[in-house]
Amino acid sequence: MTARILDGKAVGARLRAGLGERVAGLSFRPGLRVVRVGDDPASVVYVRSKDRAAKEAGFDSETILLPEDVPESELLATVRRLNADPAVDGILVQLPLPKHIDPQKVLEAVDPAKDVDGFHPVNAGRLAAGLPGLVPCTPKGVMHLLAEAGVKLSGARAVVLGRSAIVGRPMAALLLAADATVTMLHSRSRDIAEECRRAEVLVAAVGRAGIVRGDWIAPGAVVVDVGINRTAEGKLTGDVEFEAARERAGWITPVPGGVGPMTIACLLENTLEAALARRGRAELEPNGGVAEAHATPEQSYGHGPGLA
Ligand SMILES: NC(=O)C1=CN([C@@H]2O[C@H](COP(=O)(O)OP(=O)(O)OC[C@H]3O[C@@H](n4cnc5c(N)ncnc54)[C@H](OP(=O)(O)O)[C@@H]3O)[C@@H](O)[C@H]2O)C=CC1
Ligand SMILES: Nc1nc(=O)c2c([nH]1)NC[C@@H]1CN(c3ccc(C(=O)N[C@@H](CCC(=O)O)C(=O)O)cc3)C=[N+]21
Repeated sequence: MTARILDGKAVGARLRAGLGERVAGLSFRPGLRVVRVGDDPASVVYVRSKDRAAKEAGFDSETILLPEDVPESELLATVRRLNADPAVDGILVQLPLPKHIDPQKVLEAVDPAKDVDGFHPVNAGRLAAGLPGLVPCTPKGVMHLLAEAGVKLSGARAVVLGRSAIVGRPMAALLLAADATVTMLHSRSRDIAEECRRAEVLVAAVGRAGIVRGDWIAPGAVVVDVGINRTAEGKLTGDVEFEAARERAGWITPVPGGVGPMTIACLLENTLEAALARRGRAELEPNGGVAEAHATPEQSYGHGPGLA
């Protein structure tokens, strides 16, 4: 069996187009502010993509650039100014931050109602408790991809490799909210290969090229590769041995063109949700509102789960 490709570039573009239509129908432009400190090359690329996507969809987007040596107090003052600005609906402070700045302090300074990254402990706690809130963009994007493929998560064995606060933990919480049976694996886990072989849905978020071997994939499994690693030749590659895994999986995301573009689309989705919620026009939903598979036969991925 050769896996079908879960095309995050296409799904993300469709999601952004739909958001653009919704924004065009509003009497205001949802405001997004991305704060970038210093010139980390990857951050320069990502922040530019976010700004371009936001503007294309009709958002009021601005990037705030601060020098690498900006004092922590000044970054915190910038965040507070954005918290107080009524034109601002979403605030994102790009990570990583320089070593002299405590990232946790900065993330906790963001107004939870404008925390479109979903990284504030209030939003993380809400997600863990199954309450409405803003949900981190990357795992939310993964849920959209699983829905797109028509994957039935209820009762499914899902394995999440990685337990970071920005990917692995919220990913596991979203899968649990969708009634999957969730196993979390991390650097202290034993028998990782065997655990992965039991997965009907496998999400890899480690940051080590090819750590997930092709023979760890159960026949027909849905494989989502969050990892972004740069090879010696400068190419992007995921955490999964793609070619070998594709021979066994039912569905698989490529890198690039898989989860990455969904992260950006979900940032815009969160900004629209925050804008509507702040104005009392809509309620935030638990789990970002994407816990249910919503694929229909008309959609490009057809129907039915990718499970064998
Ligand atoms: N596509 C996208 O939009 C995004 C992609 N990424 C990418 O996803 C990857 C993960 O990011 P992030 O979660 O921030 O990374 P972190 O480094 O914060 O977390 C990595 C996780 O992997 C675990 N781990 C490390 N080594 C092993 C191992 N040998 N076996 C099992 N688990 C291991 C760690 O375990 P422990 O906790 O025990 O240390 C940790 O939980 C990176 O490649 C990153 O670039 C990240 C964000 C967005
Ligand atoms: N506060 C904060 N929020 C984040 O969401 C955040 C962050 N900091 N720091 C860095 C990580 C990483 N991240 C990505 C976004 C888009 C792609 C993406 O679009 N990737 C393209 C390729 C891009 C390229 O060619 O380099 C793809 O996978 O197809 C990847 C990774 C968001 N992050």
